[in-house]
Amino acid sequence: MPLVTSKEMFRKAYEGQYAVGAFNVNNMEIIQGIVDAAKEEQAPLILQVSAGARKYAKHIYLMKLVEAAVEDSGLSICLHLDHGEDFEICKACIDGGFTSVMIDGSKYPFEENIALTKKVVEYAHDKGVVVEAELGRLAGIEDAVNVSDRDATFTDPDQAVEFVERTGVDSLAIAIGTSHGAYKFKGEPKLDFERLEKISDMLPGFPLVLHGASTVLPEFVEQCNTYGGNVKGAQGVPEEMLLKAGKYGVCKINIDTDLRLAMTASIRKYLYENPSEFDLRKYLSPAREAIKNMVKHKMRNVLNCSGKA
Ligand SMILES: O=C(CO)COP(=O)(O)O
Ligand SMILES: O=C[C@H](O)COP(=O)(O)O
Ligand SMILES: [Zn+2]
Ligand SMILES: [Zn+2]
Repeated sequence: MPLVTSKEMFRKAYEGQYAVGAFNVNNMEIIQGIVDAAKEEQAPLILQVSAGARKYAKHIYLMKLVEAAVEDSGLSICLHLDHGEDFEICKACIDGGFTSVMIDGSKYPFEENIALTKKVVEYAHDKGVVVEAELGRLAGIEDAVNVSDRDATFTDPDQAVEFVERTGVDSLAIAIGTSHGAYKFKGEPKLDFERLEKISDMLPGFPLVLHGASTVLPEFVEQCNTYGGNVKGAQGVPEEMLLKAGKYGVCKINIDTDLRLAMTASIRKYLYENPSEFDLRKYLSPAREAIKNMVKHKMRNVLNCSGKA
């Protein structure tokens, strides 16, 4: 089984009204935990690499680890560049064996975002690689509660249609109130589902992507805080909101923070309870297991993609 693009995964997800999980990977234990979960759940899988992960672990190491995961699991896996910030990094990943890239031109004015995205799409499609772009900027904690700022940062539905038509992009990340990291909402969690429904109605059959979609599981936050950490006031996107998003054309849901929290909580607990231990395999094994169990839970109960591999 080779690496695959997300094309077929998204087609099936759109039809079945569920979402494929896109999990950020940085090292071997994270990859193994996620892939073991996908194998047990027989779920479709996207592994994504940020520029920071690529710098931390190196392209070649991540590439070989993911190739090993494909061979070891027998799963079809899509390898995706997360938040590519320029043409060069997208090109490097396309040339270096990734099957999907994101060009994140969301910080540029509309026309510049279109031009940059189009350039990446032309290069990628020529090599059989698919492209995700971003329109609208993810709200930070301030933006989500500041209604007057809302339209400035959230994705405009008319622009989304024009953007997709003019760039030929394969999927689009939209801003409807989610944000990156562990502190997504100050008060009641709220996403702009009206906007999502409108975008989805205006782009029938087209896969949308939700970034900043970790649920920030309270058990891991509590575990971090109990064993010497300081992760106070963390709050994520409620599970039922993500399930609902899957019914409105959201085919890809990005998860990084939940992996970090699961792994950190597990390591903190182990080292706290075993202060004289320094064999890293002793604390990385339960950390990998924590990731696996968390990802299985997501696939079953949040993404609804178990059994859809
Ligand atoms: O969107 C993400 C990666 O692109 C991850 O979002 P979280 O911080 O909510 O996990
Ligand atoms: O969207 C951001 C992801 O969580 C990746 O984060 P990172 O750039 O720290 O690797
Ligand atoms: Zn972005
Ligand atoms: Zn993101």
